Amino acid sequence: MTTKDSLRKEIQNKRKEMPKNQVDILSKKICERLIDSSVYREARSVFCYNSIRNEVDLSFLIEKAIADGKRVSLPKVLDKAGIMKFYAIDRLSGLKKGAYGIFEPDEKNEETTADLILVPGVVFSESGDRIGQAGGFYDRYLKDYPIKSVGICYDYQIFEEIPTEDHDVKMYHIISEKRFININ
Ligand SMILES: Nc1nc2c(c(=O)[nH]1)N(C=O)[C@@H](CNc1ccc(C(=O)N[C@@H](CCC(=O)O)C(=O)O)cc1)CN2
Ligand SMILES: Nc1ncnc2c1ncn2[C@@H]1O[C@H](COP(=O)(O)OP(=O)(O)OP(=O)(O)O)[C@@H](O)[C@H]1O
Repeated sequence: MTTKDSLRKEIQNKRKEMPKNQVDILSKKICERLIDSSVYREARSVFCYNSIRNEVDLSFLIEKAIADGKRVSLPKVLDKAGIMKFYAIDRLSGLKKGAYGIFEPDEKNEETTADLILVPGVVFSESGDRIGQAGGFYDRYLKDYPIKSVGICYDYQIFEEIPTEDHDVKMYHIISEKRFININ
């Protein structure tokens, strides 16, 4: 195993062990901090994600963004080889279970563009690096479509430095329940 793989495994395991009420409390805090930020206020169309397995749950922010009249979209995996696209939603209900057991929008929904993307991840660094679920989905997507990104995580997922590869795409910001990091 590479150091990247073992760090990913270690933090995935730590996240698996979080009690549900801690996930809920910290997720709400992170959503509220984001909603208070100029990054959120200035965005008109936001790419979000629908959380799985103790990832930071964005439901609170998604509901608020829809109520605020922002366009909200979620990813749908089109090919497990690392291809996803984003489709607009107007509510969180009515999604369908897709690849990896994630509830996703229908491909018939409008395929969208955005000015902000909220990116899930397993490990982040203070300089904007990110380790995800090992599918290369976000790296591939952001390479072709570079927009303002916020890495979303619990504070224990942020390290000073992490191993990277050439194809890894850096975040513009990283947010946790404790920190809002702006990467230059
Ligand atoms: N909530 C959420 N949605 C997302 C992502 C994500 O990280 N989180 N993605 C970010 O890329 C894309 C989906 N990529 C994913 C890739 C692997 C696994 C995963 O659970 N892998 C298992 C192995 C399961 C299997 O091979 O069938 C694992 O790591 O244990 C999940 C999502 C798009 N949607
Ligand atoms: N832009 C790219 N073009 C081709 N292959 C890529 C690209 N980005 C990543 N990959 C490949 O995808 C695989 C997974 O990459 P990596 O471990 O960086 O994923 P990750 O960032 O953890 O995953 P994700 O973005 O899905 O959460 C690797 O085999 C990598 O070579």
